[in-house]
Formats: sequence, structure tokens, C-alpha cells
Amino acid sequence: MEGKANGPTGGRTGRVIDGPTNPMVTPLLNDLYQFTMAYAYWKAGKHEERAVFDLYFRKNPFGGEYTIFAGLEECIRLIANFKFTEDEISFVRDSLPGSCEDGFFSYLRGIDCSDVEVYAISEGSVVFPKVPLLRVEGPVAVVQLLETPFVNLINYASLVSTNAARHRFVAGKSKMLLEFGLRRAQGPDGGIGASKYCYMGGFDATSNVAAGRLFGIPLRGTHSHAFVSSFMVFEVDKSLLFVVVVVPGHTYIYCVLIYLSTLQSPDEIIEKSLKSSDGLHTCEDFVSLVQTWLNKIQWSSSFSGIFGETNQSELAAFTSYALAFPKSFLALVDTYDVMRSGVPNFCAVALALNDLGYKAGGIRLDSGDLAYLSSEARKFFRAIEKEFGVTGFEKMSITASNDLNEETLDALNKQGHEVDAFGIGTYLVTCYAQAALGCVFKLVEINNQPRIKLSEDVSKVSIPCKKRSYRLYGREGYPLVDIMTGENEPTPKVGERILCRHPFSESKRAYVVPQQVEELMKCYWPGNSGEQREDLPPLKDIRERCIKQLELMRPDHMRRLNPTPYKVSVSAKLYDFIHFLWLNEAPVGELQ
Ligand SMILES: Nc1ncnc2c1ncn2[C@@H]1O[C@H](COP(=O)(O)OP(=O)(O)OP(=O)(O)O)[C@@H](O)[C@H]1O
Ligand SMILES: O=P(O)(O)OC[C@H]1O[C@H](OP(=O)(O)OP(=O)(O)O)[C@H](O)[C@@H]1O
Ligand SMILES: O=C(O)c1cccnc1
Ligand SMILES: [Mg+2]
Repeated sequence: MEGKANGPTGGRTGRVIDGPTNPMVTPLLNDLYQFTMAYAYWKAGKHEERAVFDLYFRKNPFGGEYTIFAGLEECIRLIANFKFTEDEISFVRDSLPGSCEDGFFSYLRGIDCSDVEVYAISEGSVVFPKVPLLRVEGPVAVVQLLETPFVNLINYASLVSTNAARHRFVAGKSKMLLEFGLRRAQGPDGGIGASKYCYMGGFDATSNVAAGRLFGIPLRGTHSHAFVSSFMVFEVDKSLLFVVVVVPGHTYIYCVLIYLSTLQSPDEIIEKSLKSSDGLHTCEDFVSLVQTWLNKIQWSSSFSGIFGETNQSELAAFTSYALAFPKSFLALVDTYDVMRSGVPNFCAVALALNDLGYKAGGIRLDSGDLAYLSSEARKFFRAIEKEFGVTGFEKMSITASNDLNEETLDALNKQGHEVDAFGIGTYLVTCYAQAALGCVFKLVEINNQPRIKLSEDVSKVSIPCKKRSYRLYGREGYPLVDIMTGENEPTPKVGERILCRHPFSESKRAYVVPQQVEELMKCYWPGNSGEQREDLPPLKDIRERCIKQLELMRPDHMRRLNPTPYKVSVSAKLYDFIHFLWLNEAPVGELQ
């Protein structure tokens, strides 16, 4: 995407980092309290104190035991271009109490993120609760201003990419997954974000054209019921009318044949000619060719009893669509009746296209029992292939949509179905099963002093200190445990036994002899540290990473029902330190 190209460079390629995809992402996309705190830090002369914050979540979403980390690139784009405009400074001034001193606004005018360091897990990684996704270090007032936008940029991105990964897991690798959610998403940014992060989480394509343009995501689409019902072809409805005439002594019964409506025929289709796929000849009346095929299907003994007269308006709609898109004709077949009209009509058009050397794209089902209808449609295609000797017709693609979600995909799998592609909207993009991931941004160190946030709820106690984290892999190649250590502790070594402790539960611990050790956080924004900055990979690479990482997980962590929790631990040294600090900070209660 082309954004404003005035941000800092750095990194291996030295490429300029564009601004955030959404121009609404500015330093003002923030909670007021970040500004009041920034002011109070400044007033207290604390604003330059060096602080370390961890961004993490506490619980995996959707009742699962894994999460996909997404949104990092947008965070880096924000800090690379983090600068207040004069207008923004005036607005902050107007929003804070009049007593705030001018010096603060001069300070705001001067700040950027050149002295901030961001270490992060690579985007698209499988991640777990409590392990920092990002570690942000810098002047406390500046880093404080990053809390809300960072959490905002990561929360939904990670939630929806996890949702996408879960849908992929249930659907299976071989199915095509299409994200159809734009109309149902929470506003324009929700729609764009959903398309980007569902692709990252393993979807194949989106219907969202803007997202296709912004991120290079493959675009796919069919057509809607409106297109089918916009065609009106009144069929000749012949009815017999019995007229009884009674005259004295006689009763006459007349039988009259009446025409209830006039035939308009597919005359709505004006341009009926279609060139063959090789361009060598032209079929002057494709409409009649379709009609001929429909008659052949109707009169074939293989289909007797399955359907009679099909809906002619639907046939006209399909024919028109095929004339518009002969190379990729796809039809929504459930407007009137899937098996009595939609599928036979589709087949007539597909066979006519086949005569001209084109291969039809398939059908979409958007209502009814998708397991049953997809199986019936497949049988019909098989019968067509057999009857008319059209090789490959049986394999015609079947797309299904209509309020699909993990549960319905799972139910379809259990019943057996013939769907090749799923179009999923509402449940996917709104993350219907869970509204938010609940990422937090907690201070873990200031001026080299570790900080802890206590809570009645142990799971909410923060893990203090500037840390490193590692993923330890076992003999079978699966990740076994993530471990956090203090920054200066030695790196766990392959083949060397290390004690991994649950951060809060004394009895939960295990020795691990890692076969592979992966350091999780890399430098994505070096500030003044002189570190090499990791480049921001293209979306396609992040998606591939995500798919590979998911494949690497032990299956029992991934299953939908009662998955095994993945272990997240701390080193023995960090464990001792957490508990020392805990006891130090927690006041001793007094019982009366
Ligand atoms: N075989 C199946 N097993 C489980 N769920 C299914 C199956 N087929 C479809 N579904 C789901 O059942 C729901 C059916 O939706 P609904 O009750 O609105 O009926 P509909 O088919 O959409 O009817 P309408 O003709 O009114 O559009 C959808 O969520 C769909 O995904
Ligand atoms: O069902 P979702 O998972 O949200 O997927 C997107 C839906 O959007 C479209 O129609 P729309 O719902 O607008 O109209 P319809 O229900 O009448 O088909 C499409 O036909 C899908 O059903
Ligand atoms: O292309 C489609 O079939 C489509 C796109 C968006 C929503 N529903 C369906
Ligand atoms: Mg619908």
C-alpha cells in the first residue's frame, strides 16, 4: 500500500515505513487518561524516566488453547510516524484543564518514537497467555501514549485472525475459505481489518475489493439473489377452465384452454451471441443452445422424476451471467428451488458453455440443508457427466454460505457433505463467539526497577521485569513450553535440562530438555539502541508463517473440545523474584 512516505527508515533494507493503513490511527486515537498521565509525568519531572511495558493477553479466545498474534505491522507503522500536528496539540490543549502549563505542549510538539524500543514476537505466530507479544521500552510519557493505540491495533487483529484459523482448522486444509463479511463487520475499519487478518489466519480470499487493493488479497465473488430475481420471464401457464352453462333442460360443460400469462421468453437477453473460448467461431444464439441442453436434461431418463419445468426467470439470469462471464460462470442456485430448478438450470448453461470450450465455475448454495443439498447437487453433476460424457463435470465446485460458523462447519463434516468452498461472513468478522481478546499493557520496569501489578485474581498478577521469552521444542518436534526469563539470564540451551515453573502455582513445574530453542521476541523498532531492525514481511509471508506454525502444534492443543492447555512458564530465578516482589508489595492483612 502506498502511504505517506515520510517515516523513519532503518532495518536491513532501510525502507521507509509508511503510516498506518487507517489514517484515523494517529496519536489522538487514544484514551484521555494517557494525556492526563503524560501531563502528570511531565509535571513531576518523571516523563523521561525509562519504562518497560509488556503487551499480552490473559486467556486464549473462543474456548481454545491458542491465539494468533496479529497487528504488529500497524503498531510499527504508527510509531515510525508518531508525531503530533499543531492541530492535534491544540485539541489536546483544549481537552485538558486550563491549568496545564504551556511547557507540556511544547514537549508534546517535540516527541516522536526515536527513543522507543519495540521487541515483539513475529506477526502471524501462534502465541499463548501471559507471554509478552510486545515489549515496549522508552520514556515513560511517550510509551504511555502508545498503550491505547497498540492495544487497539492488536486486540481485534489477533482475535479475528485466531477466529479465521479456527474456522480453517474445522474446515480442513483442502477447502477454499472465502471471507464474505464486509457488510456485517463493525464499520469500515472492522471490515478492512477482518479481510486482512482472516487472510493472515488462513482464509484464501475475500469479497472485499478495498482490502484486495490495499493488501493484495485474492478477490472472489459470486452473485446475489437480487440478480436472479431481477429477471422476469413469465412462463406460459396453460390452465383448463371448465365452464358450466345451465339452460332449462340441459347442462353444458365447456372445457376452455386459457393462457394465464404471456410468454416473454428470455427475450430480456438482447445480445445472445457468444464466441467460443478459442475465438474461432461464434454461437449466434446461446440462449437457444442453453434451452436445447435443458430439454436434453429434461428428457433424459437419468433425471426423470427429479425435476420438471424449471424456473425460466432463473434460467434467463444464469444465461445472462454466463454471457457476461463465460470463463468463470458461477450461479447462486437457491433462489427458487435448488434441485428442481437451480441445479438443472445451472447444468444447462454449463453444458452450453462446455460446447463452446468453456468450463463453468460452479454453484453457490445459500440456504437450506447444506449437507443434503451439496450431496444431491454432486449426484446430479455425476449423472450429467455420465449421461453426456462431459469429463470433469462431477467435480464442479460447490460453494456454501449462510450464517456459517465453527459449529456449522463441524456439523457439516460430521454429516458428510460435498462443499468445496465456504463463504463466511457474520460469525467470522464480528467474532460472534467472543467479543474481545482482552490484551493489556502493563508496566514491568521503570528506571531499572521491576514493577508488579497485584490482583485478588492470581491470573491478573503481572509478571515483572524486562524479560526474554523462548519456545522450547521437544523430541517430536512439537513446541513443549514457552518460558520467560529475566533479561540477563543465560539463554536455555539445546540438550540442557531447564526447570520450567508455572509463574504462580508452586507445585506446577517440569524439567525440560529442549531439542530446539527459539527466542520469541525480536527487535522491530530499535530506537537508539543500535540493534538491527527486523523487516516487516509482506502479508503473504505472515500468512505462510501462521499456517506453518499452526501445523507445528501438537494436535491436542488444537482440538475444539477440551483442548490441552499449552504450558507457559518462568525460569526458577524469575519465579523466585516474582514471589519476592509480590510479598514485598502486598500489605499484610490484619484480622480483627
Ligand atoms: N446440514 C446442516 N447441519 C447443520 N447446520 C446447517 C446445515 N445446513 C445448514 N445449516 C445451518 O443452518 C442454518 C439455517 O438457517 P435458517 O434457519 O435461517 O434457514 P435458511 O436455510 O437460511 O432458510 P431461508 O430459506 O429462510 O433462507 C444456517 O446457520 C446454516 O448455516
Ligand atoms: O451468512 P454470512 O456468514 O453472514 O455470509 C454472508 C451472507 O451475505 C450474503 O447474503 P445476505 O445475508 O446479505 O442475504 P441473505 O441472507 O438473504 O442471503 C450471502 O448470501 C451470505 O449469506
Ligand atoms: O460473492 C458472494 O457470493 C458474496 C459476497 C459477499 C457476501 N455474500 C456473498
Ligand atoms: Mg444470510
